[in-house]
Amino acid sequence: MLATIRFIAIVAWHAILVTSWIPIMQHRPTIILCASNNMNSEEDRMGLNELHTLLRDAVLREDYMEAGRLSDTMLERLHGSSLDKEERKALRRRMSWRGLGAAPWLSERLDALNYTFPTTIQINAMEGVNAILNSTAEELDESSLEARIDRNGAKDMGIVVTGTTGSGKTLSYLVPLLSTLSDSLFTRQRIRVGAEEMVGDTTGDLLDRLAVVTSPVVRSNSRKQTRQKGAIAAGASISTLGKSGKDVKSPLALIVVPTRELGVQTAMLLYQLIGGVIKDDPTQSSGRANMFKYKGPKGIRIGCVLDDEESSFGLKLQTDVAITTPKYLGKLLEDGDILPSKLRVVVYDEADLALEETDAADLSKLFDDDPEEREYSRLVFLVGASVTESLGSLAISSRVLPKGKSWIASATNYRPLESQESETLSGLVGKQTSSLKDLNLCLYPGLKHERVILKNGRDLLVLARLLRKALYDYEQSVASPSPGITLQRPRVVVFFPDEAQARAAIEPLRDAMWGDHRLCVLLPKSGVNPLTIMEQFKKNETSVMLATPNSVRGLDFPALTHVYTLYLPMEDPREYVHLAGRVGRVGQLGTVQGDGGHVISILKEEDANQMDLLAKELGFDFTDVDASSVEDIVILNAEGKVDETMFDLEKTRRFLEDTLTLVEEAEDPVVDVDAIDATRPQYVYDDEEEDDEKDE
Ligand SMILES: Nc1ncnc2c1ncn2[C@@H]1O[C@H](COP(=O)(O)OP(=O)(O)OP(=O)(O)O)[C@@H](O)[C@H]1O
Repeated sequence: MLATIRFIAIVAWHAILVTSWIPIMQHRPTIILCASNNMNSEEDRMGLNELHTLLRDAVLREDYMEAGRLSDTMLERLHGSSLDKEERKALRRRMSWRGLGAAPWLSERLDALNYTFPTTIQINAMEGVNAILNSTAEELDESSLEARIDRNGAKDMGIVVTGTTGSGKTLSYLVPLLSTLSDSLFTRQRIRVGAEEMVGDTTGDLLDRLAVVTSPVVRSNSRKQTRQKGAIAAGASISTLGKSGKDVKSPLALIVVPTRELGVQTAMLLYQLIGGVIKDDPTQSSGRANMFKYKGPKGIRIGCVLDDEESSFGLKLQTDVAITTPKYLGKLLEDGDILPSKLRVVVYDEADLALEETDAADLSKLFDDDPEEREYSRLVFLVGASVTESLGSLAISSRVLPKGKSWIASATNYRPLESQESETLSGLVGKQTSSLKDLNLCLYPGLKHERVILKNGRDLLVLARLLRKALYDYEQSVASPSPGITLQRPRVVVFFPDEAQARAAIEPLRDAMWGDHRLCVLLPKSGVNPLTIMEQFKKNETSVMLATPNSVRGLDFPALTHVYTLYLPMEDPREYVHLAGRVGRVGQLGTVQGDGGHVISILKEEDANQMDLLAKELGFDFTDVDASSVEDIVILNAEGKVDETMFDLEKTRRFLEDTLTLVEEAEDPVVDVDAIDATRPQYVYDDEEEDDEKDE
């Protein structure tokens, strides 16, 4: 019943969006107008990620008036406020998946997964494709994307998606990818499905393979999934079938990502879009994702080749979408697992890095063919926060993107892309193609950058104190809430310069945090099961993750509040954009209702000026946090006075424990433990064990 009510409410909401918006806005109750007036100045300062988070949240609360108001704010951010009624109506339609031309089954699925409204970068990426195809609003309603591509006869199309971290770039290519292939995927399903069981086998295929490297929970769900009986969808009509529909062997789409972890994350999202359900634990109900019957093509096969073992097996026969890293691409091409001439969508995610890492010969095989000899049209996406216009232009002259049919989409607009002269295909390889001038556009504006310069302390000691201080602030905010600010319990990623240092830090930090935080360390190169570690952190089974440069790109962690880094990537400043961008993402509510996404660099005195250089190069402001405020035993309150509540036995004991545990690690401790001990308030310990230790 509840499900039905919710469904009706959402349908009604779409109807409001499309038809009768203006009158409703004019007759909005006064109380809402007051609320929105209060919020306006705050909202004016908000970035688009935060606005979209508020919108998503209003939809989840079923507060459709507020959702409408926020949607209106976003419309004005994108198109200005001088639009007339008709223009607004038309543009509002284009702020929905369906209105943008996404496949109808996919629009429903996105709604069921709580991606009800596209983010602005997703709108602009879809609009880029529509612009290349010259599609009218009527065509968008009436024809599938695949049919529009066939009709247009465009052999090749290219979209560069560039925008701030966490703005939703993954769906900005997955939605057009599935919409482009939708008709063919239905055809493949019909050809393949001789028995219902086979549908099950194919949905389980991805997770059976991932189960080798990911958590047992996901594995058990996959088995459940494979036993599901799914009716065979009968959607696409024969007349709209793409030419490649009958060939079920070769992948239709290829996604290249720089790391295995990002590949798995992408595969999981894709898997959910095509009807898969991933539950946090086997007893949990899958909620709305199962509430609406999945109507898309069934049995779509996602093939991941992301590590040596998977590469030795190659792709299973009849993969529809292949996901790999530059390292394994060559073998897939050589073995004929991927036939470039059959690929209809090619995506390079984190393209600036992934292109750099791709062998020139592999790039040639993928892109250096004659489009006229290809049977199908091809849509190429280059995606990433540090993918720039100049990289896009270079890609045109290198024939990765087609000249005259390539557009660039960002969170604020979409426009045609010009080419740069006299470059060859190999011009893309091994180059840092992002100019720093372009990069500050991609650094998310809603972040708070801070620097702590180490004076006396070791970095781990200061880190532990900062972690504890953030927890203390959170506890204070729960005890005496301030209006308008709801702090979220800290969830943190800490970046170390390499795996050895991250590995060495886990034990002392774990001991030092005394159970206040559950810690984990993500070591993609030398760790035992990094994907399980990542899954557990995503599910909030751990709350502090120690990570390395390998994980700065693309990984999406819910409800993250702080990023700490113990190094700055001076040799490649674009990595700071990614590192910082793990916070301030769409969906991270703490960023909106809390006090923002914090990025804190903990630096030795001799490295402190690196932050000035980086800030200048990337164009951001930062504040200095006084190291002594966290290194000292005394904690000051907001008025700068000694916080008496910190002087209790338990806390003092922790302070000393931290110091001992964390300084022991260092070869040459610079923290004078005796001096700290001397400043300790005089308490009488009744802990016999400690007295005994002292006596010894
Ligand atoms: N339309 C949407 N509605 C609600 N949430 C969304 C939507 N699109 C994306 N998100 C959420 O936004 C977050 C960021 O998305 P995503 O990881 O695709 O960002 P990104 O731009 O690729 O970031 P990065 O540059 O770091 O790779 C994810 O948690 C995702 O679930």
